Order: sequence, then C-alpha cells, then structure tokens
Amino acid sequence: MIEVEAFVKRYGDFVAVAGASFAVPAGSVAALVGPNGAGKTTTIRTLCGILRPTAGRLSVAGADLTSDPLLVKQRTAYVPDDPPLFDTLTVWEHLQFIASAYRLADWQRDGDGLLSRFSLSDKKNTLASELSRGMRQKVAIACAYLRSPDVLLLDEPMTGLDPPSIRILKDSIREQSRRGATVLVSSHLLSLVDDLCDFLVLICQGSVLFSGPLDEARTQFGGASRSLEEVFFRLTGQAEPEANDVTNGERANRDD
Ligand SMILES: Nc1ncnc2c1ncn2[C@@H]1O[C@H](COP(=O)(O)OP(=O)(O)OP(=O)(O)O)[C@@H](O)[C@H]1O
Repeated sequence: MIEVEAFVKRYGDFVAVAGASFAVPAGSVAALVGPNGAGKTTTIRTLCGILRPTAGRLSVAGADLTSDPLLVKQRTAYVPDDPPLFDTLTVWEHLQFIASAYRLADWQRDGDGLLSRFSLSDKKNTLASELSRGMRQKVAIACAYLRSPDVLLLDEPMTGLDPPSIRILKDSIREQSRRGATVLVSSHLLSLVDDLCDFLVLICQGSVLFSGPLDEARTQFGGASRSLEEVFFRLTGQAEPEANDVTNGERANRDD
C-alpha cells in the first residue's frame, strides 16, 4: 500500500508537487501518468526515500517515510529510468551485491531464474559497461525482483526494451502483483500501461487530477474508446494533435 497525503515538494522556490494526495491499494499495479514535468519522478524518488518531502505525509508498505525511512527502503525497490549500474561489476556480481546488501539467503537459484527469464543468462559474467541500454534496464529489474519487495517503484521501466522484453516485463509485473507486491509504474506508453495497470494516478503540474481504479477512469473520462489515452487528453486538457489534424483534413476534403 502507498499512501500520499498533502505531499508538497519544492526545489528552491519552484513547486514541483503541490499538495498531492492519493492511495494505491496493496497488490495493485498502478500507473503514475502525466505530461512531461508533471512531477512523476519527483514523487517516485520521494516515495523511495531519495528526496525529502517539503511537506505532507507519505507512507509506503506500512512504514512512514519521515519517521521510519530505513524500513521504507527495506520494503521498497526502486528502478530509475536510467539504472545506475556499477560499470566494473558483472551482471552476476550485481545480484551478489544486492543479496549481500539485503542479507538474502539461498538466492542463487532465483538469480539464475531471473537472468534466464530476462534473456541475460549468456551475459552473466559480462561487465555492466559492456551491456546494451535494454540489458542494463533488465539487470536493474532483476536486482529489484531478487529482493521480493513489498512495493516496487518503476520509473519508465519499458525504456530501451524490445517488444519481447516488454511482454516479459509486463507478465513479470503481473506476477509480482499476484504474490502481493504493490507496483507503481510511471510511463508515457499509455497503451502498454492501459493493459497492464488496474489503478491510475494522473498528475499534471504537480496536482493529482485523478486517482482510482483504471476502470472508473475509463468509464468517467474514456469516451467511446474507454482508452487511457482518451482519459489522459480529457483530464489534462491537452489537445490530441493528430486526431485534430485528421478531423480537419476530413472536413476539408468533405468541403471540397
Ligand atoms: N533538481 C531539480 N531542481 C529544480 N527543479 C527540478 C529538479 N528536478 C525536477 N525539477 C522540476 O520539477 C518538475 C517535475 O519534474 P519531474 O522530473 O518530477 O517530472 P516528470 O513528471 O517525471 O517529467 P518527465 O515525464 O518529463 O520525466 C519539472 O518542472 C522539473 O523541471
């Protein structure tokens, strides 16, 4: 479970998040969606304890972020959009490092299973500096899964992944949720998020425009298509350029 109440984050005078409140139920796969600069990364980095909130109450997996930040870090795994791997460690050494840092026992079989799942077995002894962008992303995700955290915070996790890897990631996220983890995924790939997530938090300019079950958002704001894309455009008030162009084009043709 993730609970955010009246969360404010300022960078100097600039207000990046302006009193956001939402609650993600335990076991959900929630999408954190919004335009560029909406405050998604700021929110995720605050939830995992990297950034300090300016004000508000944030609680992750039953632990209060202000009074119990260590517990939050123990129960939460965060995968940033550009995973900072150690260039001089191999793929397997990354798993070893995580296992040792979090005192995991008998993790080797799970580690091998994760490498196989993410098509990384042949890169087991390869240095991180010699991995492709997508492979680095998959190593970071494997490291996060190895810990079986209560809460997974994934910032643009599909970035750099090929279609088979995206499918594997989506299936694996659903499995994490089935075992009881709460997953918060930030992504601009709305169609992918649409068929993966059951809960939506939509933010714009640091304010929450909607939080609740995705189905509810579809019913209220999804129009005939019931798509997340439609929900996004309606709630953020942003125009849908291509759709407008087509409409104008069709109208122009008809007028001819
Ligand atoms: N370290 C910082 N110092 C000052 N302003 C910042 C800092 N980090 C982020 N911001 C500002 O805070 C706002 C929210 O940024 P954030 O990265 O959280 O947005 P986002 O929703 O993740 O955007 P994107 O979709 O483009 O990744 C932006 O206006 C950004 O310029």
